Amino acid sequence: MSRKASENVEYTLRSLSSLMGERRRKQQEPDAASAAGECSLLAAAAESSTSLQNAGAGGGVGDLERAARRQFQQDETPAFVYVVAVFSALGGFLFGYDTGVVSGAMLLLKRQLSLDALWQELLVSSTVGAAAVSALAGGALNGVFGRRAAILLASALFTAGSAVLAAANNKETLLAGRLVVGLGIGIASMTVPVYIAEVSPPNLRGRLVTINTLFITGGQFFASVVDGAFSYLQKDGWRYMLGLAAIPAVIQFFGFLFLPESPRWLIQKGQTQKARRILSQMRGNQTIDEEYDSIKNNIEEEEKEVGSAGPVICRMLSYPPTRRALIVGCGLQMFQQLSGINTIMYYSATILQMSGVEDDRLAIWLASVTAFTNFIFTLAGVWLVEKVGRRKLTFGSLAGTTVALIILALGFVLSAQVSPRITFQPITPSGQNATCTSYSYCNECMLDPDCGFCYKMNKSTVIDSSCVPVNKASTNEAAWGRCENETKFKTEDIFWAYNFCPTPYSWTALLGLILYLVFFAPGMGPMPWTVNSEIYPLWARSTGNACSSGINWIFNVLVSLTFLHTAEYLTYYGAFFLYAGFAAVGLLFIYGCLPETKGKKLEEIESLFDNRLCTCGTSDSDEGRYIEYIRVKGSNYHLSDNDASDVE
Ligand SMILES: O[C@H]1[C@H](O)[C@@H](O)[C@H](O)[C@@H](O)[C@H]1O
Repeated sequence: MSRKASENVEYTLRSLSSLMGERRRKQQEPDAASAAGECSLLAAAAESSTSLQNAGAGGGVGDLERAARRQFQQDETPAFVYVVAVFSALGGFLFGYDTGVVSGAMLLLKRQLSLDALWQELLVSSTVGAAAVSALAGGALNGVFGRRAAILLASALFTAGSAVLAAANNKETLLAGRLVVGLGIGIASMTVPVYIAEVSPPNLRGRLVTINTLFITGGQFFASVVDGAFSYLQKDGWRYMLGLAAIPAVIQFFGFLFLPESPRWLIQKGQTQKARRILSQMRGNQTIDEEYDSIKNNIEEEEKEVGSAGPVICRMLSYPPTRRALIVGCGLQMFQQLSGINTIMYYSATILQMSGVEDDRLAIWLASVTAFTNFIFTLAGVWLVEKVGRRKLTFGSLAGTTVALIILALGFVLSAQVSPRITFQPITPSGQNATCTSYSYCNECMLDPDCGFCYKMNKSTVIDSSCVPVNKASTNEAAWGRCENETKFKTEDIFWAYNFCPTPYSWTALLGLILYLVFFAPGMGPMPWTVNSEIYPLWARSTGNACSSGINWIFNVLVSLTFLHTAEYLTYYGAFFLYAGFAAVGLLFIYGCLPETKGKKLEEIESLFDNRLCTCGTSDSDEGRYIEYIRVKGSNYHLSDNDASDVE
């Protein structure tokens, strides 16, 4: 088909679609439209038209399909959708900021308020715990009051929590503030992806939802920079670190006062006129009839099929497609956390120290390089998600992550093998704990959180090394002995290693760390959120996302709280091998169970779970197909090879 002819086809399709849109708009009662004898013409535009042509279709059909697809993609998405997505993703930014900022704030807080280990632990994990609870409860909130109300509540909680934290005068108030912020994080983490998915056009949905994770990692990066900057302000620096989150929270709150509710939720609640208005605002020059009808029909069919009695979670579990979707969604979130992302983020400073960065403050700054890497490679995910699709991106990402974890673990194995011996045993002053001086290798010394390694270097050999208790108030120095005074031992060329051992294999660990982030960030970071926002039918969407986000937070707490103990029992390399093992199981899970949702309408996705679970690996052939419906008067059409000329 000539270029001109293909343009004609494009033009025809465009006119057909807008003509029918016009007709529909003229009808008084839009909801009764399906009874008016209009049917759908199914135009399927395949990802690879060449393969279709080879499969027997003529060149003209290939052109027609390409034209249909181009038209489908080129219909301009109004800037409004992007504005809505960015305002919602501020929730992701706050999620990232508030979970990331606490490590730097804690360094200052523990000194100023003399916090013991239990209180430090409480202040960190209370937020994640509260997020788990509110993510689970957020399902009901979303279902009853809507996505907009839930986002407004989350930003109000973020604002209030940040204000309490900035003004806190004791640890109890700090705990209250962290709990409030945690409640906001949980609600935002489950609502924002759902909301963005529901307002986005299918061809941009993956990209726009993935922007939310970009904002999460952006928030974590920004938090690390703020931590670095305010670490110089020893007194009250933490107030700024914790309080700054109020700014984006207030912006989001006021922004959302003017932003609309999700049209899908409105249709479900019977507010159809309002839903139509918002949908047309979101779709600009495109006709909304098809989308509107398909949402509406879907809701009606679902009610018929599943009924509306009993709690949603019970209905989800007893209806096979939603049960399968729930297993896939929760499994993805579980494997995201089991592959150890948050220990990698938390542990990056130590890995960097192992690689020869001895200055503590420099390590804090370099930790922001880690956060930046996570952020930048999430950006790659935003770009890739609509190109390669969710399934390939997630699988490839987890495969790379597994290899990186193995490299990281091997780095620790090699370091452990050449772990310096303890050659100098100072006499323990009376009244001091003598456990540290009982270790024979640096490796054992480093795994004890109460001890550190004090040594000298002769060219590249460690000499005069001892294991002594760490100063509880500052891990930069020892409690007694040669490494007792930071400024003094540095001038005498004595080194202090807390939490790490000097090793010639630090580059392996560093390589593992970088590879980990490069692979994890574009796929395993964002895809669990993106996929969960799309795989449930409307009636089950809030509850499905509440459960899967709850699982994410529960495994987040489990993995980060058990890391130090895991490392103590299994050593560091054991811990990373364990995560690599989990990641390998995750690979099998993704290969078998994760279907491709790219380009599909939310209403079409349920059918992907019609078949027995774990058969997705065998049905790849459907991947990448775009389905676009064009409304014409007459019979039901499937745009197959023979139909092409009929359309023209
Ligand atoms: O998707 C996000 C992202 O990857 C973050 O970096 C991580 O801290 C979160 O736990 C995760 O849910």
